[in-house]
Amino acid sequence: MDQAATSSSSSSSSSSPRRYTHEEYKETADWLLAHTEQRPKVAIICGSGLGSLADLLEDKTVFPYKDIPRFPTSTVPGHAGQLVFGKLQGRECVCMQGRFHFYEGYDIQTVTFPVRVFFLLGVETLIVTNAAGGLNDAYNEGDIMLIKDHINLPGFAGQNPLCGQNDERFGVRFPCMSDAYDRELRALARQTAEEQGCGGFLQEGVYCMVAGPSYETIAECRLLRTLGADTVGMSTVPEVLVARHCGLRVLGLSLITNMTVTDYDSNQKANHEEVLQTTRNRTQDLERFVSNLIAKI
Ligand SMILES: O=P(O)(O)O[C@H]1O[C@H](CO)[C@@H](O)[C@H]1O
Ligand SMILES: Nc1nc2[nH]cnc2c(=O)[nH]1
Repeated sequence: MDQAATSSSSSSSSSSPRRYTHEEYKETADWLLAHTEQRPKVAIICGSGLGSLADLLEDKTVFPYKDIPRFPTSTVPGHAGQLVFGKLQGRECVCMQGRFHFYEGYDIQTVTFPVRVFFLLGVETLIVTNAAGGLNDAYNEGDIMLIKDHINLPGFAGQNPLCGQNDERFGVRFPCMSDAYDRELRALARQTAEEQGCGGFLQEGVYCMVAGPSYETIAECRLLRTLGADTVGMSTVPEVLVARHCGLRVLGLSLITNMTVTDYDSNQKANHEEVLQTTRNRTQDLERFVSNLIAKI
């Protein structure tokens, strides 16, 4: 294989935006493996206000991000900033209590850094959760949406974490994304939601990523709806791209924390406090749903 396709050198140039080498991801993974005996097969990324999922883990080992070599830090309210290893329903899991967003000023490779570390830890399944605005008017605040597909708007503008030199040790140059959100896992999630009394507020649809941090204008919400999006948020898609590139199975969940404003006569205004309040209202349902789902994966 030629050097351009597989380079592990740490040098980078303006035409090569990949920030981390395979060795750098591996150093972080090896550091974690040396500091915990847990060998998780499932990783969970907690969205805004959804970090309490990590509190459910038993036999926990907790690493503040600032202590992990090369890990970025969380700057957003509702994202605690620690990596938690432990058991959920007897299954070993690793949980990001706080994610990284492009709008925090991180480049898109930094946003997704933990996902390749998870891959090198031996993780096989990634569960991504997020708080999102509802665009589909059949949805209600508090609904949980299984993500069946996404629209990568920053990607349309060149912000894709897979840009730059491709390292075949992670995956192929041109990864398929038509099967990004695992069909079997979605079926399992639907069944679990019914069993756990969450079926009445379960939706399935398309998540659109915008860069943020400003919320959408009315015209933008109308546009996104026309594009086929059911929810909108500022995360998740880069993580999913990197996870699928290296062959992880992905399940995505959006909690509809607010309905977006599409009417010029409305007095509603999107705000992060409302987002966090809705997550608090749904915490118990979500925890029950996700932990019972993990037991079946
Ligand atoms: O996607 P998560 O991290 O859940 O957070 C969502 O909520 C925040 C805005 O309220 C944004 O960060 C948006 O992406
Ligand atoms: N972009 C965006 N992100 C969100 N996260 C939670 N709610 C929203 C929203 O309405 N818009």
